[in-house]
Amino acid sequence: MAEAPLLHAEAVSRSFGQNPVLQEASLSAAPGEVVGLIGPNGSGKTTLLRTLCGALSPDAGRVTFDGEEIGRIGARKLAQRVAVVVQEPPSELMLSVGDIVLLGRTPHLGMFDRRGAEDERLAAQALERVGLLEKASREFSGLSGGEKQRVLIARALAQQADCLLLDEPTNHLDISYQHQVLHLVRELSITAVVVLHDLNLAARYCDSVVLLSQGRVHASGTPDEVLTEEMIEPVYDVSIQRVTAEDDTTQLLFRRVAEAERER
Ligand SMILES: Nc1ncnc2c1ncn2[C@@H]1O[C@H](COP(=O)(O)OP(=O)(O)OP(=O)(O)O)[C@@H](O)[C@H]1O
Repeated sequence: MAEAPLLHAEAVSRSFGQNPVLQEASLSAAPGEVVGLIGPNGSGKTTLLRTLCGALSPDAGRVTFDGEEIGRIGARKLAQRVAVVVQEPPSELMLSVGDIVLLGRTPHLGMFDRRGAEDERLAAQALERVGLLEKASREFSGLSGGEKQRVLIARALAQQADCLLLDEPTNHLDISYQHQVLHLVRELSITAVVVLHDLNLAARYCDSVVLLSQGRVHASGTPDEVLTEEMIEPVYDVSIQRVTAEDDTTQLLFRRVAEAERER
């Protein structure tokens, strides 16, 4: 029998005004599974991610975490188990990098608890994992976009949740850090849903992929099943060619459909 999902969205629909942004979208993440959420701009990826973390209620359908309806789980308990890294880092915060990461420990503290040595150790360890320990005392707002992104990932790591929801975590990162961050997510052996635009990163680091198109799930399955010409071409209007690299990983090459057709 298949393992029960830790996080499960079942036929979730959500509209904004007259705009049906999600239509009966389903997604499951088993414990330890890394799920890539892909799709063109405006296809509903962030909206689905927001329903997965309980920030947005669906109009229809349901989201459960560990079998429990997400809206019924208290905010603190949910924050102990689910960490979210969103696209736009807060820029106006006057806090140091170390303080931002320590905020990840908040869900684990009682109302009158002060942060202790163990919290400091976990925050330092998280910063070390993203390569920014030496910047712990720097002001967060003075960092580059990529560094901010890594600090927010460190905060999520310090949170020690068992599920990570990441909205374009590789946005702003150079190629080396794109791979480093996704490698890290894999290494953590944690359940994760990751919004990605780079289909090659999805192919390389995700166990399964959900492809959204105009708010509906166009395809879901392993990267090999979903990242095919048949699935990708109608959704992105590109032609893809799959090649196997020297290290045996699948690489996708893209061309606009019009260009591909001219050469046929
Ligand atoms: N709070 C909101 N109010 C009104 N419309 C919204 C809201 N949030 C999202 N939308 C609309 O829903 C659609 C899907 O947006 P969403 O951000 O989920 O897409 P996405 O796939 O994450 O896009 P991108 O790849 O560009 O980040 C868009 O048309 C967007 O304008």
